[in-house]
Amino acid sequence: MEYHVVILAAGQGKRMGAGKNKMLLNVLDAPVVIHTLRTFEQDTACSGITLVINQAEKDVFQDLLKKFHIKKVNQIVNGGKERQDSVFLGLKAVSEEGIVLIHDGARPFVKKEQIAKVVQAADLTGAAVLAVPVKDTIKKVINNKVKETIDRSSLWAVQTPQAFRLSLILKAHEYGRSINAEVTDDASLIELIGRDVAVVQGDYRNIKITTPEDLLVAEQYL
Ligand SMILES: Nc1ccn([C@@H]2O[C@H](COP(=O)(O)OP(=O)(O)OP(=O)(O)O)[C@@H](O)[C@H]2O)c(=O)n1
Ligand SMILES: C[C@](O)(CO)[C@H](O)COP(=O)(O)O
Repeated sequence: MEYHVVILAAGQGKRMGAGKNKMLLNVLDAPVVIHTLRTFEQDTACSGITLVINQAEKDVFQDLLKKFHIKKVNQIVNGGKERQDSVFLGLKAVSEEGIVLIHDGARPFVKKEQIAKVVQAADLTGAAVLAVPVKDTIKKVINNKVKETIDRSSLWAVQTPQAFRLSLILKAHEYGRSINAEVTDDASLIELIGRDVAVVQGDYRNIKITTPEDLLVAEQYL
């Protein structure tokens, strides 16, 4: 099943504390964003890539695409203040109806087998996410004191790519903007419009590179 992917790379990487966009940090032979792009470049089911970046880093990203022979990026879009804004701007630039994936550039470890599963689920239901059951005990903490222990039997840690029918996710984003909803993932907007989101078991190694410790495992996971 063919799909288009919107890859998000317009953040600042503040929690990484590297003083630069973590997308541009090198892991093994290439920057983080190139490892992510390579997966989709090499996936024959991927029909094209919309890359969302900081306008100020356009030349840097264009040089990287050339250096690493990434040919499937058919448009580069300037992102927004928040991740949600960047996603909306990326989605608005996607022309062909069908299955669209929204993927964090900071998740370079996703494998094409996982991608195929979430695409198939979205083709059936309209919206699907990769996720893994949480392994830790989760507690609600306020002022450094435990308020509540959450029953973890139904808690899952949600990842990306998240997969949607384009018309559905665009409608959900537009609704979210109309009520000033602030969400940290795109499936939340589908939930807001009352539609189901299918959950596909992912891989614990599909982590999001967020803080310096995440780089320590990156070489093993690639
Ligand atoms: N305005 C934003 C914010 C984030 N992202 C992207 O969304 C993904 C997930 O966001 P996150 O891990 O939070 O990245 P940053 O926002 O860069 O990290 P931080 O919050 O530590 O600054 C990343 O690939 C990031 O580049 C984006 O495209 N536009
Ligand atoms: C979309 C996401 O990766 C799902 O877990 C996560 O919500 C992104 O959060 P961030 O704070 O924007 O990195």
